[in-house]
Amino acid sequence: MTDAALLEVRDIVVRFGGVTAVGGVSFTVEDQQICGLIGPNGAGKTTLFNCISGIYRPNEGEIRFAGSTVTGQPKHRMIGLGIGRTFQNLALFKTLSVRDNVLAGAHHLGRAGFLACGLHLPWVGREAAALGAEAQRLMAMLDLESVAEVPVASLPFGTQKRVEMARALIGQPRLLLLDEPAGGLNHGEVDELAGLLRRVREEFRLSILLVEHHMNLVMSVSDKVVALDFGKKIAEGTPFEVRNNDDVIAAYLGEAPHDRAA
Ligand SMILES: Nc1ncnc2c1ncn2[C@@H]1O[C@H](COP(=O)(O)OP(=O)(O)OP(=O)(O)O)[C@@H](O)[C@H]1O
Repeated sequence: MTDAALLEVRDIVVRFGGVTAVGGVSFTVEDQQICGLIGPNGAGKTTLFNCISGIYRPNEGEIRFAGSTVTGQPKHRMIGLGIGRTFQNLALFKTLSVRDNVLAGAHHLGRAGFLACGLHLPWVGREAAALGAEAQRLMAMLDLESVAEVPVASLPFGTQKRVEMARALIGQPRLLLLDEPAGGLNHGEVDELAGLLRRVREEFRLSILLVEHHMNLVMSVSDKVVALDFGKKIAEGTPFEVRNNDDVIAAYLGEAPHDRAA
């Protein structure tokens, strides 16, 4: 193990035609750290997230994960390397049950291909049993056991978000990217989410990079916060430092982000 951070984002630039969505951003996420990524609408958070999860290839810069360059790798490779994510607007199989959605997150872990399954080889059954047990453990942890066999489409939004998190976790990520996990949740659910994120970090010994507008949540769970505005990093530090940074305050003055003052 070297001293290098788990995730290193170096001088990333992303342009869409004439728009520079991300204009040379660098930061790191350490092993088992929770890092919040904040900024007003259009600051470049989602674009940066999409580069780290392999959806976009940056025009310039480098992304290093666990000591290796992963810039521009497709998203299935990123998942295989240990970068899991959830989406702002959910990306679940709506007609499938909670259990099947969670298991779908493990497809890259199994060794069993079509032939091995067809031949009913013994290790195929052992592998399926182990994944089934892990899905059960995750559903228990995320309070999903009572809806395990229910199609996700019929569940409340907050519950579907927990299904997405379980699906990401079964893939055994070392870094979990969460895109606005508090979006659409009520106050009670946001409080529970804060506790859940800490438990997930402890239990799975992973790092979390969190894009979030809900300032109370970001400031209460993050070890470190990175603030963007107009595609540039304007602050990086502890939640206290970033919350009191003049550039961050100025960037937010034009907006009214929820609960900022709290
Ligand atoms: N596919 C795209 N094509 C053209 N411009 C884009 C595209 N995606 C993002 N942009 C632009 O890039 C800039 C950064 O957008 P981005 O969605 O990354 O910001 P954000 O911080 O995630 O905003 P929000 O908080 O509203 O989700 C914005 O000016 C946006 O209009």
